[in-house]
Amino acid sequence: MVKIIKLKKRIESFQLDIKGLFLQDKKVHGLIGNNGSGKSTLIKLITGLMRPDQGTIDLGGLRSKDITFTTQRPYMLHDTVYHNLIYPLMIRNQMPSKEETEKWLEQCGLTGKEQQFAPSLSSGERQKLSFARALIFKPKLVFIDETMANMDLESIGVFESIITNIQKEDPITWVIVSHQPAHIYNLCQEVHMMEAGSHLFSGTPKETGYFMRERHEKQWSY
Ligand SMILES: Nc1ncnc2c1ncn2[C@@H]1O[C@H](COP(=O)(O)OP(=O)(O)OP(=O)(O)O)[C@@H](O)[C@H]1O
Repeated sequence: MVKIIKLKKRIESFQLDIKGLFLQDKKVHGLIGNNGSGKSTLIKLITGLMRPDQGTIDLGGLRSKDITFTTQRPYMLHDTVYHNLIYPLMIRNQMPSKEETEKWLEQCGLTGKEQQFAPSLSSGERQKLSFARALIFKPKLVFIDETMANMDLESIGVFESIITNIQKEDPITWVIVSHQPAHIYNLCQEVHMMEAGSHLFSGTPKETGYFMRERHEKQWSY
C-alpha cells in the first residue's frame, strides 16, 4: 500500500496539505478535484519529481523503476514513434519483442506510423503513445493524469478495456486523474477527492456520488 502521511508542499501561494491518504495495492484509484486543487502536484510528489517540504510517502516496497506516469501533454522524444514506444524498455536493459511492440502499436491505432517523427503526432495520438509507452515495461504503479482528455470515444473504450484486462490477468495499482465522471465510474474501485490542496474524501464511486450530491445540496440550501 502507498501511504501518504502529513504531506506538505508550498508552491508560491499554493499550499498542499494532506493528513493521510492511502492507496491500496492492485486497485484502480480515481483522483478527482477542481482545477488547481493539487492533483498533479500530489502525483509529482509521489513519483519523486518534486520533494515535499514535510511528511512521508511510503511506497510500500515499490522502487522508482516500478512506477510510471502519463500526462495530458506527454513529452515525446525527438525520435520515431517506435523509439518512443520502446524507450522504457531500453533504459531498463530489456529487449523489446516484435510481438509486444506490434501489439501496442495496434492497440494505439499507430500501426504504419512506427517511423513517423513522434512530436508530429496529433495530440490524441501522442496521448495514446504515451499510454502504451507507460505500460510496455509492465509497471506496478501507474499514474494517468488526464491522459484520456483528448482521445476519441473509441480510443477511450480501447484503453478502458486494456486497464480492465490487466486488472483481470495480473493486477497493478492505478491512479487515474479525470474530470469525466464516466471514467471514474467505469474503472475505479476507490475515489480520492482533493479540494484546495487538501484531501477531502475517499470512498467507492457510489459513496463519492452521495458525498458530492450531499455537499451540493448543502451549498445550495441557504
Ligand atoms: N511551478 C508552479 N509555480 C506556481 N504555481 C504553481 C506551480 N505548479 C503548480 N502551481 C499551482 O499549484 C496549484 C495546484 O496545481 P496542480 O497542477 O497540482 O492542480 P490540479 O489539481 O492538477 O489542476 P488541474 O485539474 O487544472 O490539472 C495551482 O494553483 C497551480 O497554479
